Amino acid sequence: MKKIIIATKNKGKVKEFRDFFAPHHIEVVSLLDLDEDIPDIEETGESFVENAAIKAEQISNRFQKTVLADDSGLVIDSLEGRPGVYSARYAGEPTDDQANIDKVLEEMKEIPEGERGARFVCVLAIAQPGQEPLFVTGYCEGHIQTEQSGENGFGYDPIFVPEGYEKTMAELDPAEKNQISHRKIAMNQLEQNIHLL
Ligand SMILES: O=c1[nH]c(=O)c2ncn([C@@H]3O[C@H](COP(=O)(O)OP(=O)(O)OP(=O)(O)O)[C@@H](O)[C@H]3O)c2[nH]1
Ligand SMILES: [Mg+2]
Repeated sequence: MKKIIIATKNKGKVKEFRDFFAPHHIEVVSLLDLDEDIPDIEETGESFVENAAIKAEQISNRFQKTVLADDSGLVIDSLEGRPGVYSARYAGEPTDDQANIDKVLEEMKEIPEGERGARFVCVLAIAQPGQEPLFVTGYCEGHIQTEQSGENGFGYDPIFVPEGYEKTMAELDPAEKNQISHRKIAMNQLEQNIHLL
């Protein structure tokens, strides 16, 4: 079976990419699946695009193979776009999804219903040896609930209610999340370039 390296150590992303690539008969190999231990990549960029490029190019250079990377996060209007590119490490390092959720809920405790708009953003970068990287972006609009609920997904899913729904991303069935998520919307645009992988 054809294989694609995805430059991520996030198990939640890996699971979603496995579901996306399965119908194309492409096997997903993440940085957690390699025999050698890959040091954490420093995400020094100021945008999702910059960080996706850093991750994809570093791993592509190292293995001289085509590599896909995902840089994603939650952008909250009333927090002037935070946590944004700092989504994974919003409450500090080592990263802790529950601490990140607690921090967002605390910062938003005075924000009334109707002003709690937010979106998930996902930038995918494909890096190929000796070529400029290619980017696609996906968005998922919604709002931040005042309390967390649901066990599925990862990250901020327990507090994010997608537009048109009355439950959080973490209360949706994984297959349902994978039809509407920022990552799926980005993947849809990648499909035209799937032959590159
Ligand atoms: O509720 C969520 N549902 C999602 O679908 C989702 N996608 C991203 N995020 C958040 O944004 C960070 C990404 O940061 P990020 O792109 O740097 O990834 P990461 O550091 O977790 O792994 P890696 O891919 O860099 O190895 C993640 O950790 C999460 O907090 C999500 N939260
Ligand atoms: Mg990261």
